[in-house]
Amino acid sequence: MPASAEPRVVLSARGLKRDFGGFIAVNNVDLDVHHGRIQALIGPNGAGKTTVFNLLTKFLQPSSGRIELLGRDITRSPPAKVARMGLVRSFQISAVFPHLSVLDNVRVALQRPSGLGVQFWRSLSALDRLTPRAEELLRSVGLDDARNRSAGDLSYGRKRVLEIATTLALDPKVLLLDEPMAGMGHEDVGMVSDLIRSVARDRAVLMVEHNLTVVADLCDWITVLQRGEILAAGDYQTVSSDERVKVAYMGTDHG
Ligand SMILES: Nc1ncnc2c1ncn2[C@@H]1O[C@H](COP(=O)(O)OP(=O)(O)OP(=O)(O)O)[C@@H](O)[C@H]1O
Repeated sequence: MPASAEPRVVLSARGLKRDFGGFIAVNNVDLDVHHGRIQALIGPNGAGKTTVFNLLTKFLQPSSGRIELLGRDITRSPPAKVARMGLVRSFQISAVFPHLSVLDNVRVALQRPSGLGVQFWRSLSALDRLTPRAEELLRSVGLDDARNRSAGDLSYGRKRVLEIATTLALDPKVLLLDEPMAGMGHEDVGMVSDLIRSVARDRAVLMVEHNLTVVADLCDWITVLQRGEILAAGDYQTVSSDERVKVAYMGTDHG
């Protein structure tokens, strides 16, 4: 993105609230997610990060508030419609089919945007048409050398890369990543960070991440949640030097 260009807001929430039978898990959350940026949602356990993700992707209905995707009100839209509009959430490794080859995992994912639905038994020629695009996607994420291997045989980090590739098959405008580095060693973190940087060049990325070293290294903008409310927002330097943020994290360390 050129330095002079105003970052474009592609996903925006205002006054987001979710009440679970009297317990307010998310309250008055305003969030702007920008094209070309990597943004993080952080906060102590139970802060409401997953609930915010569920609200944005419409897995949960907000009790109040408004959500816009690409300028359109999606507050009452069903999750499938929101996904078709370009807001895609990456689930953890369970989304990969271990007995299928790496290539077939991507070909199956590619069936979805073409409107075929996930039907494994679609004619082979229909799947074959998707092979060039699948190969291109595998090249772009650095998995082309593993195309014929069973997905289940990949290293943990490369499974994660494959899983992200299957979400890229949907050509998202906004990619929501749920703890992309969970359970990873140092080397894998580097590989997945590189991939996230490259996918964020022409889309927006919002991630929940507990590893603050990763957040510091990767994220342009960080929103800190505590007890369902926004405690602070800004770049890493800004939020990490905020006294309230320090207390929130120390509180969980000692609590
Ligand atoms: N379906 C539900 N019914 C009742 N309470 C819920 C429900 N889902 C979440 N909560 C509560 O809402 C609060 C926020 O939960 P949430 O999972 O969003 O936090 P989180 O920040 O993602 O936490 P973690 O980092 O531990 O995953 C918690 O107190 C949780 O117990």
